[in-house]
Amino acid sequence: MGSRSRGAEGPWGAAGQAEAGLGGAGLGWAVQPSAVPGAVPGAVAASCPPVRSRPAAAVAVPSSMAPRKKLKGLVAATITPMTPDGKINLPVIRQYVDYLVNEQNVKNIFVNGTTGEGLSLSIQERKQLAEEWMCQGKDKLDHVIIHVGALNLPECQELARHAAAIGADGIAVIAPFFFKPTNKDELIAFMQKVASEAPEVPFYYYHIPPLTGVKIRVEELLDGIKAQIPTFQGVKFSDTDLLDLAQCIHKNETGEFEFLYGVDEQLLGALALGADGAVGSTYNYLGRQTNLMLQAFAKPDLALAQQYQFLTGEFLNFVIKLGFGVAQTKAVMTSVSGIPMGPPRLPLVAASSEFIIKAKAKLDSIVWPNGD
Ligand SMILES: CC(=O)N[C@H](C=O)[C@@H](O)[C@H](O)[C@H](O)CO
Ligand SMILES: CC(=O)C(=O)O
Repeated sequence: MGSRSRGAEGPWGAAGQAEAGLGGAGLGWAVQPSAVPGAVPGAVAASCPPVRSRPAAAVAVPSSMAPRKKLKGLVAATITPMTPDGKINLPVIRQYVDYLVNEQNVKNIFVNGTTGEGLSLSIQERKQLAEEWMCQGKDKLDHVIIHVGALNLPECQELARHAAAIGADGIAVIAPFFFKPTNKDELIAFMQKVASEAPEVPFYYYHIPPLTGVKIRVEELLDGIKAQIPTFQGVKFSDTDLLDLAQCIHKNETGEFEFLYGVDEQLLGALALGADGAVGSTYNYLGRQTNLMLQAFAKPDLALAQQYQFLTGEFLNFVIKLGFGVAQTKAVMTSVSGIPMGPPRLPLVAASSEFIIKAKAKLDSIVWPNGD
């Protein structure tokens, strides 16, 4: 996973783990979390031993200065698997990683975001999930970005420290959306306080105005941001405003930042403007075809790339009309991958069986170019 401290066995003592507040820390995998103080009651046990990584102090060269593999291509916004009674279902994650890598050719993930119901999870659950994804992704995934956004600063900071301690390749933050930042300075000040808790970890702003209601334009935000947030690495841009995206890319002449687009149904438009890659829910189950779209675009075979975008769009257009959100994404992923994603957590409610049948039939009816 890049050149970061990831996976390196270091002098990680129990004290260090306690400091970082590791969610499942020190559980080992034979111990049931229910037997451990502070564990999530009833959560299904992690199937992975705890991740260890070097403490920041042992890293000789700050990663922001060390050569780093640029994040490009597709990033799956992971779903949080849950048991039928609504607990996080950690053992499924091993199979989920293999499925993304082997069946979808997707080697980057974005954990605990919108699709992962990150804001509907407890801090403890978010840590346990982050640890499990890191551990299961070790030597299989290229980049693991952990979303650490929350409504209050201390929780964001705690999650940022935790993500750093387990060796995450990046962290991301949404704008707080109860009390909202009203201008770029307030938003940067908030993000700076989070990013500085993980001074070795690349930082991404997660721009998703349809959900946060925070509409501060990203091209404005970029001005001078690196001076205040030295780890600033880029933006997960989940908005349809392609003028704003284009101006961001225009300003990024040196290519120091990454712009990852988050509206899957119009990714080709963002690629044409120079987006580096994409983070999205559909790359969980349409990653293979979307990768073929990226390949066609790079060739360039625009007509072929358009065919892929038209077809993924045909599916999304169909399900959006039926009512499409994270609950439906969970159901589609279960049906396509065969991996049980379980129900969503309230206030989201499970997709209807009618939806599942119709969505599956639509997906099965699509004839991909070249018999793909
Ligand atoms: C609001 C939302 O969840 N957006 C996702 C990521 O940002 C996308 O991946 C969408 O799920 C996808 O574009 C389908 O509309
Ligand atoms: C879609 C996306 O990027 C997220 O789930 O956060």
